[in-house]
Amino acid sequence: MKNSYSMQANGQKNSTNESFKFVPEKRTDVQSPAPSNQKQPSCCLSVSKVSYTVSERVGPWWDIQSYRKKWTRQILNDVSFHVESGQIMGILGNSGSGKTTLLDTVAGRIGNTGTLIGEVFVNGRKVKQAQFQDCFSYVLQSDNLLSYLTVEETLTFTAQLALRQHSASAIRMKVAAVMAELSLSHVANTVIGGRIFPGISGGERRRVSIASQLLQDPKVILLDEPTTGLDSMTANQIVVLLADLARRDRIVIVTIHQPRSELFRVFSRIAIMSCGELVFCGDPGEMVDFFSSCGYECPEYCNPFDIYVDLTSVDTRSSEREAATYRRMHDITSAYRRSEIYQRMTWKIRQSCQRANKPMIPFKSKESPSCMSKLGVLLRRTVRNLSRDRMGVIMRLSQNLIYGMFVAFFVMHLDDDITKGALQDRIGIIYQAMGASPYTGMLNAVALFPAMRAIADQESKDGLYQKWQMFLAYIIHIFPFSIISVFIFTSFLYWAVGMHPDPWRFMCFTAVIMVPHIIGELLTLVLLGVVQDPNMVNSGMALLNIAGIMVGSGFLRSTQQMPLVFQWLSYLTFQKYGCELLIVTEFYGLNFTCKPPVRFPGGCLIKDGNIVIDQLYPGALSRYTLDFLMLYAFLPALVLLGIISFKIRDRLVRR
Ligand SMILES: Nc1ncnc2c1ncn2[C@@H]1O[C@H](COP(=O)(O)OP(=O)(O)OP(=O)(O)O)[C@@H](O)[C@H]1O
Repeated sequence: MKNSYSMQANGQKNSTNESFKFVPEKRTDVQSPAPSNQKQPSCCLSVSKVSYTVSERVGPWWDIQSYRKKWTRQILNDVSFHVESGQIMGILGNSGSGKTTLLDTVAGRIGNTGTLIGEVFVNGRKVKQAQFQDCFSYVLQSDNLLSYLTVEETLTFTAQLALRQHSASAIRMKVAAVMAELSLSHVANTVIGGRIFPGISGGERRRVSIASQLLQDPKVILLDEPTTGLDSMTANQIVVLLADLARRDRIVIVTIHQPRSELFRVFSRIAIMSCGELVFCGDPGEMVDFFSSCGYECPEYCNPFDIYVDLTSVDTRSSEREAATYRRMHDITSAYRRSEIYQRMTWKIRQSCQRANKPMIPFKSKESPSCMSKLGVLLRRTVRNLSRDRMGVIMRLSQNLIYGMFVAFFVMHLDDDITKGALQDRIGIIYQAMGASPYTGMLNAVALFPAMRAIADQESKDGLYQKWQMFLAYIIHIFPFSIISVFIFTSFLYWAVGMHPDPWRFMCFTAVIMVPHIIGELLTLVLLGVVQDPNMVNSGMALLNIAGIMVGSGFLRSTQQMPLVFQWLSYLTFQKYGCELLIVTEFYGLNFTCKPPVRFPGGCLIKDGNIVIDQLYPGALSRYTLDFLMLYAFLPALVLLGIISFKIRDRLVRR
């Protein structure tokens, strides 16, 4: 009978000391090729001969010679393994060894930048591209959770997005059961928390991310470094919890850095990766036997995980070390390929694929609600989360007002006397109101949306909804904020500086200013769909707005004096319609006074606002309704553009 290994605290039984000696004990669960009548596992996952290569530029872009050349890089090389339900497999390896890429490959999340060969089978059936999403649950390295929701709310919203046919009480029970399974019940009503306010702990956040995946009862759960950033005790608890989940008839695969030696007993299978190759994959006892047979005993008091990962890593600090460590890694890999462990694994893959009565692929529970119901859930979730951000709400409602106070303080009171700036001050206010409103919208979007976008990226990969649906929910939620915020701003500015004292004109002024503010936010969202970096979006938006106000307003240079191409371009700017509308709203029927001394000859010729309208925007009076329609047409056009942008994002974002 073969030996297996257990850890025994050296010299002091039951000690929690980290130093362990690996001692042989009688094995009872030796895994040998199963006879055909042996009970089959309810689910098995086989990865067969997976290789992934990418084509990369040799040098950086500023070195044009080498940038033109490309080389092919092998990220994964002929990786195969087999795991069965009830097992938890830990993928170990030094940084850059290909752990995450392997996990992405198994989950069908690998991008199309490289060439992927090999196959993934579940229950001996090849998983097709469209099936990956419905078969595997994937927990990313970073937790993408909404900070102001409680744990229970987070899970309830996820359940509502995933499980349509469940009644509200069934969803409540499901959430309660998952919270109990992951020991989260005691923090059910605690908020997740964020960088600037406390919430649940890091380990609890990890468990909420795992719980979100469990709601759909997946048979296979993949986790990318679930213990990163956690203290070692919490990290251990997470792995033990994952092992418990695996024991309940699931397959759990987890990439992990530096597991503690206590976890030796917890993993059912251990895979060690180096330079994209699987150097070893087997159960922990086999691992110690295998490395011993290669001449590498695990020294006493040492963590076998550390020892074996070090042994198989390539040290690139010098070319001599690199050659020597690469040779060692290659020798160990060759020995593994020749070993009985490898033969048994390939036999199991063949056997599961050749079974006559293959079980079906176990898909996650997925009863997606209709598009409208998903929108409803996403909208409720977005509103609940953002409306709890007290400072955020105050800032969103008051930022326009604060900027309006600056303008009002600067202008003080509008005069009707042309010699005292009656014309210039009014145009200045209109220019400011049109030019600055998009910026406040932009600031909101850049501050709030990237976090929602990260969640949408992940949840759309999980198949809960599509990215554009989150975009749509987000923009629906901004309307009340924008309307109230702009109304507060115009109510103050309009009456404080003494613009045309007609309530109807005030309403028109407000209705016009509303649009650039919303457009600023919408356009930023459109750009955030295709540009990952919010800083670049900020700069792009600022430039677009400056260009728009220059070409469209006619304030910097009279539209009639501009080259024809700019005159045509001005029709594409919302600033043209907005400024035209504001000029008419303010100046129509306005009579100026003119008291000497007059600062420039002919200064008193401008007697009323109609002359201003004729000079700046000939025919604008007759276009008033049309301008309103054109201005408001930008909103649905941008919503459409946003949907397209987030559909493009589906192709851009792969992980
Ligand atoms: N699409 C790609 N194009 C170019 N290189 C890639 C691509 N995907 C992965 N790589 C490279 O492959 C190597 C393996 O990456 P991977 O993220 O899988 O490593 P890892 O073992 O998970 O590392 P870590 O533990 O640091 O997260 C890295 O050097 C990475 O830069």
